[in-house]
Amino acid sequence: MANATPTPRPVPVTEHEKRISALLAPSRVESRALEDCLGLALAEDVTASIPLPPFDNSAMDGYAVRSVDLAEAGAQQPVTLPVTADIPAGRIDVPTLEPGTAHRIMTGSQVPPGADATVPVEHTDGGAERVRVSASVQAGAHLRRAGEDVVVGDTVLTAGTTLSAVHLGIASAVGISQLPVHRPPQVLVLSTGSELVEPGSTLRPGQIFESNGMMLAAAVRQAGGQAHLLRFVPDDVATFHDALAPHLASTDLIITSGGVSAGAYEVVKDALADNGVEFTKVAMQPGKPQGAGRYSPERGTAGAHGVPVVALPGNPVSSMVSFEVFVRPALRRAAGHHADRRPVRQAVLTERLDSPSGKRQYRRGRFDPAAGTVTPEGGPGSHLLSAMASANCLLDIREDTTELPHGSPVDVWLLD
Ligand SMILES: Nc1nc2c(c(=O)[nH]1)N[C@H]1C(S)=C(S)[C@@H](COP(=O)(O)OP(=O)(O)OC[C@H]3O[C@@H](n4cnc5c(N)ncnc54)[C@H](O)[C@@H]3O)O[C@H]1N2
Ligand code: MOO
Repeated sequence: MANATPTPRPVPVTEHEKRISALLAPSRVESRALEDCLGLALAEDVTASIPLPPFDNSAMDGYAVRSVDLAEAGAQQPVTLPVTADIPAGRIDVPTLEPGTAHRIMTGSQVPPGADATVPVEHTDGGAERVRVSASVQAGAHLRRAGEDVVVGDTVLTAGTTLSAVHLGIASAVGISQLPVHRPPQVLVLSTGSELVEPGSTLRPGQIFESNGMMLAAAVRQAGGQAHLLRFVPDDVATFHDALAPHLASTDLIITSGGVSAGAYEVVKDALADNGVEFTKVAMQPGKPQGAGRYSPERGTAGAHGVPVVALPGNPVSSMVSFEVFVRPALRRAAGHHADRRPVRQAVLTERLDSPSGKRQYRRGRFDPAAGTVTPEGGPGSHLLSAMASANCLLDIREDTTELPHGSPVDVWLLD
């Protein structure tokens, strides 16, 4: 027994996280039409080259006036003014408003030189040639001044922003039709396992429907990557390499699930261990067996130039939790998003929980934002996918915690 190889200590979550983060380089920046930018990360700050509003305009449909002309107006004492111009929105040749006159004006129309207020149509008789006004108006009333929202040179969007509908709105409003964005990383998602069959087909004894591939590919898309799914790669090393070959040149990251633990048929491990991918145990539950590295089709050519690989464990909850902990943040950063982490809240536990000593445990739970509480969904078992589907958060229980009494504070990660 003197020469028995010691079992390597499981690596801490934080160390494996760094390893995976280091695998992914920032993705390429390209210019895209706004309609193709939703959900992508902006690569550079956007500054306004025009003010918003671009010109003084009316906030109401009504009449542009000089407020002094209506100083005496009231319900009992209406004032009548000749209407000398009509200014629909978009009119560019707006004439000056002469004293003692009114221009009919629409919301968003340019305020004529000389006018200092709009009287809403509701305070008038709505006349087209002469208008009877039954209320006075303050100077500046119902006007929107140029530059009230944005002045020239303002930064309207910052690099790293995940572009939402309103971001595309403000970019359009300042006249931009294309934006510099990070190209979504191209991710190949692979599932292996002879027991896996296509959902929709008939299960035979010993078979299960493939679910990890579908789930991980969707999670990649939600995180801002572009996923390509290879769902039924046979449990055979040569076939596995052949399946990867046509995708290597166009892939920024390969994610596999299953085939990484200690069994006799661990095709992922068998195919990748000599080709640049290191398999380790991580001090976490679920998600103990993990692989990471750079794949190269030539055996023994581990190194800097292979395609990044993250090999996740096959149990569905282990796969998904490992994706959340290791892959999602790295993928978000590579795709240029400043928001790379799930929002974290502290919640009060509604029941008692145990946690294995020395392991970071991620239990699934339901966070109640109104009550500030969290209730575990299902037990710790990494096959309990339905419980995870009912959850809206992960409970993050530290390595040195072995017991959390009812009422304890616990960090929760809010999921989509
Ligand atoms: N002797 C040991 N056995 C196991 C250990 C260990 O340390 N020693 N670790 C356990 C832990 S923890 C995990 S997690 C799993 C990881 O196993 P693999 O990554 O090798 O995954 P498989 O054995 O291929 O599958 C595990 C489980 O997940 C199901 N699976 C796999 N792929 C899919 C898929 N695409 N869709 C749906 N379900 C999938 C598979 O049928 C198995 O039930 O190992 C433990 N064992
Ligand atoms: O550690 Mo495995 O990932 O739980 O079931």
